[in-house]
Amino acid sequence: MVTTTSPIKAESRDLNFYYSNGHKALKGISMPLYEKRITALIGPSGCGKSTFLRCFNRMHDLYPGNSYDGQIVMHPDNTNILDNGVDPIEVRMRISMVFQKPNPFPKSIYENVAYGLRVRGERNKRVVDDKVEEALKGAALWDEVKNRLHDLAFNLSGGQQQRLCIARALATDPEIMLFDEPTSALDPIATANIEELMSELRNKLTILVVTHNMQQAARVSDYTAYMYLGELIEYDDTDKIFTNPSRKETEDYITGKFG
Ligand SMILES: Nc1ncnc2c1ncn2[C@@H]1O[C@H](COP(=O)(O)OP(=O)(O)OP(=O)(O)O)[C@@H](O)[C@H]1O
Repeated sequence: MVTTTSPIKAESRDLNFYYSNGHKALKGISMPLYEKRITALIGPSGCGKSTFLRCFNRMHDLYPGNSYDGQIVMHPDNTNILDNGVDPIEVRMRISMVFQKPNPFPKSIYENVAYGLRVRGERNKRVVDDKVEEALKGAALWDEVKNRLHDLAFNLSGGQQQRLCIARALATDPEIMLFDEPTSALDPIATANIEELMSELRNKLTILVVTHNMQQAARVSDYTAYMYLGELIEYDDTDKIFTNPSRKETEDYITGKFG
């Protein structure tokens, strides 16, 4: 049982997921994401971490034949975001994603951040300028790029590109941000910057992060979920998972005896 005073922002309820080839990659996962908290997903390669993360912004809908059953309910509005009547584009505005490798668009720094606002139909230059500045500040990148906003995004370093992708994700004011191994392509300094940024973002939004790095999960997250073969084996306070897990499987994984 976790210790929290935070309300639930979203929760999966008995979530199953099947890839188009029939593979059942998630088996009955029920798990909360507490508001303004960081939840880490850990587990050996192939256990379903990325599959679970991608359910939250309906990424799987981009490939025909994938199917879900169960629910992911957002609060406080109680919307099941997997419902057929819910537009995936709207879901992606509320729940944005940052990928393993920085993936800026082949556009300027400014246009990368403005992208989601343009998709939303925002035409007012002043509004877009302000939002771009706010998002770049939120991603701790503004000071480094404010004099080169119209340079190509590819001219930034890897760590800067990842912060640009975070700024792009922030520009539409998401309620939840999903991070899929966000530092695995970065050096230790850029990694520390991203971890610090995640801790700051936690003041205003809810975060779900997949990581292979156990120290990272222990450093940045409030809650940790251990998955294995598509199942949620254990979910608890991060401190509890790393010091006194309830399940032997979790202990074997975090002590490196397995996986
Ligand atoms: N497009 C796909 N079609 C069919 N099976 C898939 C597909 N993508 C992933 N899988 C399978 O689903 C399972 C879960 O994969 P997933 O990528 O979610 O694991 P993961 O825990 O994120 O692994 P890793 O840590 O290596 O990234 C694996 O058995 C994988 O082979």
